[in-house]
Amino acid sequence: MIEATLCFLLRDGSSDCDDEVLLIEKRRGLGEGWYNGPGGKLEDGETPRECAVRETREEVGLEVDPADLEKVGELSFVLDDEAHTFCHVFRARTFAGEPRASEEARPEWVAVDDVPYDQMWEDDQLWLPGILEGDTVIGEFRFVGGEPLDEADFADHVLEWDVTFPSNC
Ligand SMILES: COc1nc(N)nc2c1ncn2[C@H]1C[C@H](O)[C@@H](COP(=O)(O)OP(=O)(O)OP(=O)(O)O)O1
Repeated sequence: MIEATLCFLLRDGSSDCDDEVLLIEKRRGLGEGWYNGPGGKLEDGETPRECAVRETREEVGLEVDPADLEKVGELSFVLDDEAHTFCHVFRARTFAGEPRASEEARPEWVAVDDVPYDQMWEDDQLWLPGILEGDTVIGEFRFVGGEPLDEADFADHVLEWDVTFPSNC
């Protein structure tokens, strides 16, 4: 099973608008061409928090202090009844730098009310709005149809909201 992370960075919107979230347009690999948060697979010996910091730096050039990352979700993606990916989701409002594009990702600040769910993984519309509003979640999402995951069909899901994660995870 793959262990991975997603990191959603938030900032105040311009004028009286809602918050904005930093999304990436993924340029390669799983989910290529879709919007997502910065993130990726854990490397050997790496904690999820360290992975989220590294992937955010590599993909969009922003520095996040691990202590500023709030663990807000754990998502299990199941493909044809087998665990495929376990994803740790983080949220932060404090970071340094200006986003820049990389080989993997094109960053874009998007108002939280304008997140392009029609250009994202089908499951995202079920859990990301809650995360962007400040909630926490554990979810399981089942896909069918074989590899790769991004060509499989979304089947069903279970969600548990308002979860408390240990501060060190
Ligand atoms: C199934 O639904 C998913 N939804 C969302 N929002 N994100 C998902 C889903 N399944 C996987 N992901 C995320 C988890 C990771 O953040 C990325 C995939 O990461 P990738 O395979 O590109 O990992 P990297 O380490 O960045 O890849 P390289 O080996 O190319 O560096 O998608």
